[in-house]
Formats: sequence, C-alpha cells, structure tokens
Amino acid sequence: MANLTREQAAGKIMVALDKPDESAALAVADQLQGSGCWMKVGMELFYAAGPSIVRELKGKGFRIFLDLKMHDIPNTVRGGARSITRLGVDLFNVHGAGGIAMMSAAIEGVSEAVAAGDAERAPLVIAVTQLTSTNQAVLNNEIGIAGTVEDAVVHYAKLAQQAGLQGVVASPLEVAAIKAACGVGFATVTPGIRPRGVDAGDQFRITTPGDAVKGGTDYLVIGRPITGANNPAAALDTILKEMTE
Ligand SMILES: O=c1ccn([C@@H]2O[C@H](COP(=O)(O)O)[C@@H](O)[C@H]2O)c(=O)[nH]1
Repeated sequence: MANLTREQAAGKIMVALDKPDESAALAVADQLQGSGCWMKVGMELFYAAGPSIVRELKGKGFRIFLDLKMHDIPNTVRGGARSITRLGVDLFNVHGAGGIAMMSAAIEGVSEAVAAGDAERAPLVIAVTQLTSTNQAVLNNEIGIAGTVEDAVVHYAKLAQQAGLQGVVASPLEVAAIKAACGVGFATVTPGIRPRGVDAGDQFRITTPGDAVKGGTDYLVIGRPITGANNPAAALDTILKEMTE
C-alpha cells in the first residue's frame, strides 16, 4: 500500500508498551498521546499494573491491543475472553496452537459479554501464529513441526479463520501468503519491525516499517525502537515519515 497519510500511518502502529510498571508505561504513553497510534499492553505491564492500566490508556484516547496470548482449555479461554471484553479493549489475542475449539470459545466469550450488556462493542480477536523470534530451525528441530515457517503460519491463519477470528499475529514477511490464503480482509498484525540500523534483539523474522507497509500489512507492532529511544515521539515521527514516503 502506498501514499498513506500521516494519520493513516499512525493508525496502523501499535506501540508495544513493554514496561515494568504503570509510571514507566505512562511516561512513554504521555509522550505519544494524540499521535493516533495504538497501545499494545502485554504480559509485563498487565501482570504488574493490572486492568486499571487499560482504563487509564483508554482514558488518554488510545485504542488498546491486549496481548496476553491466551492458550488454555476452551472453558477457561471463554471466561478470559468475557473478562477482557468487559474491560473495553479494542483487540486481543489467543494462541492458534490451542486449536479451533479453543479459538471459537474466545469468540463465544466475547459474544456473551456483549449480549449481557457488559461491553458496548465486541473487540477484534486474533490468533498468534509462529512467534517472530523463531526461525526455520527452531520450528523443525526444537518444536518439531515439519515444513516451512510460512506453511505453519498459513496453517494457523486458516484455523483461526475457521474458528471465526478476524486475523493473526505474524511476521510482515508472511503477510502476502496469509492474505492469499484467507483474503485481504483478514487482518495481519505484525511485530518484527526494525527500522534500518536498529538492533534486531531477539526478533528473527523482521522487516523495516517501509517494507512492512509495502508488503500490505494492516498493523505494525513496534516496541523497543520507540519505547527504548531517548525521545519516543521523535522515533515515532521518523517511522511515520518512512511509512508515508
Ligand atoms: O510473534 C510475536 C508475537 C508478539 N510479539 C510482541 O510484539 C512486541 C514486539 O516488540 P519489539 O520491542 O518491537 O520487539 C513485543 O511486545 C512482543 O511481545 C512479538 O514480538 N512477536
């Protein structure tokens, strides 16, 4: 996709607010308030700060991706999905490896919370496929799944679609294959974004923000390149420029 406006580009960015507590998280969020980007609340922050951090960030106008990667028996995931829906997040995820019954249970939990009048609207639900920190050798030799990483990701994406989910988490490198298998309307939420010259850290299947946009991804999940920068607002600004070139 080309010719994004700055506003459109910002609406595609989900900032991974991986911080140890509420004050560290809000110190970054406050610098990005009004930018139009999302906040992704993951395990580190949610386990430390609890549901109130979601309400606080919502109050500042951010859309929220709650990244807890639920992976449990269907009954437990259904209940978890009900609770998350009541919190008012915009998007949350479960793990594709839980299978169709588990993923369907998440959708049921969302519907139950909405039907009970506990939430104004249903959040999007997406599935984690193959972590972007893993590669072909890890998939085949450690996890013991045969085939290519792309095959595994597309397989998880098809299962998620069958279960009624609206998209997946994957590397930007797999977006074309996911869209070919599941249709362009099936959302891709892609971590593994590294501006040129920025350390990959523990990420393996990576691309730059510009290439991720050109590859057709819907959302770019970006953490340390923004939250670890001396000036997070300036780092976001540089990324937005690259996305709109
Ligand atoms: O496959 C996955 C699934 C989730 N993530 C999460 O995205 C961010 C990426 O942060 P960076 O600092 O930009 O690496 C992080 O919160 C992960 O938990 C992922 O990276 N890969």
